[in-house]
This record gives sequence, C-alpha cells and structure tokens, in this order.
Amino acid sequence: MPRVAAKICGLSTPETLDAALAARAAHVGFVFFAKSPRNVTPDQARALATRAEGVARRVGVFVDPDDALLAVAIAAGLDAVQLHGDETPERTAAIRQRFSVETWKAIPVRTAADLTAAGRYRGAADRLLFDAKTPRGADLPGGLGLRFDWRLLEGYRHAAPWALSGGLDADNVAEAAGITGATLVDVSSGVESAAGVKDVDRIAAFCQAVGRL
Ligand SMILES: O=C(O)c1ccccc1NCC(=O)[C@H](O)[C@H](O)COP(=O)(O)O
Repeated sequence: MPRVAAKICGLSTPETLDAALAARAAHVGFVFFAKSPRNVTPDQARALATRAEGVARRVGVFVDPDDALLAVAIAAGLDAVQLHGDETPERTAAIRQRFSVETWKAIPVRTAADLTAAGRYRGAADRLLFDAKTPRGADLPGGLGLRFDWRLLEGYRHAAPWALSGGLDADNVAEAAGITGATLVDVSSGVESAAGVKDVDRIAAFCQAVGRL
C-alpha cells in the first residue's frame, strides 16, 4: 500500500483514463459541470466509469448539483461524489444520506480563516478536499492550477479524512505532501497540456512522483 495516493481529476477520454489506471492512480475524477472544459455527459461518464470499475475509485465532481443530476451521474457508476460548490453541511449530509454514497466536500482555502469552515462538515462529509480558493468571478471553482499556502495545514487538526488539491504537479507534490502531511493528493491542470486536455506523460510523471513518497 503506497504511503500517498493520487487522484487524477477531470478525465474525459478513454486514453487518458487508461494512463491514470496504468500509473496506479487510486482515484479518478469526472467533472459534471457544463462550464468546465473537462465536463462529461452521463453517457461519457458511464463508459469511463465502466473502464475504471474495480481498478480505481471513481469520483464525480459537482457544483451545487440538484438531485436529478446526482441520480443520473451516480447511476453511471460512481464510488464517491465531490461537492465543489456552496453546498452547506446540511445539503452535504442530505446528499450522503439520500444517495448512500461516499461524499467529499471541497473547502476553498486562501487564509487560515477559511480552514474554520472545514469543521462545520464534521459528520456531514466522508472526506474534505482542501483546494485553492479561486478569484471572485472565476468561471470555475476548481481546476485552475492555483495553489494556497500549504503551511496553513502544518499541524492542523483535521475534522475528517482529507485530501490536498490546488496547483499540484509532478515537481511540487513532494514538497506539498511533506509540508501538509497529505496522504491523498489531487491534480487536474498540472497533468494537462492545455485547459481540459490531459497529457498521458504528465499523468505518469505525477503518479511516479507520488509513488516515490
Ligand atoms: O476541474 C474542473 O474543471 C472543475 C470544475 C468545477 C468544479 C471543480 C473542478 N475541479 C475540481 C478538482 O478536483 C480539481 O482537481 C482541483 O480543483 C485541482 O485543480 P488543479 O489546481 O487544476 O490541479
């Protein structure tokens, strides 16, 4: 069992999904958000999820989803949902209960004050994902390659299992995991050649770097 596991997020083609699976990514992410260059339809997700079944955990990424979207997406074959919008602890807990699905909540971080929000999700989410807060008015709440000050998580007492995200790549993931103590690291644009275009060599390099930790 590796000490640190990788999640490759925003996969949308069989070739790049296969690269993540071959590189032993523990989690693969599919984005269900129309404005994202990584958006997948439920049909695309079903094909990808089938390919990954039993090999990696399949995580659907959502922004303030309604129940109809969640139902269709989960039926396509997801092991977990990642909520990346303004979902409250109550809404997060309701999704977890209604769909009986492992539920992650993204916590946008810029300053230490942002970490206090994490405690509100104790018991509501199965996992928290600390990600860089995107600028007001940005098109996307994630997947922009932005990082936050990792030292904010140094010695931080976590309310739940968690993962680190935001601006990671093969060159900086060792430093990030070393400072924060993360045992699960999530990447999207750091393994792309252009926005939404995953690169099989960068996926392999990231997973190799994580495997060395
Ligand atoms: O990636 C997207 O397009 C996206 C769209 C809407 C909500 C969340 C999104 N991504 C969430 C992720 O889990 C990303 O992997 C995370 O924000 C890190 O992205 P990056 O800094 O590009 O590695």
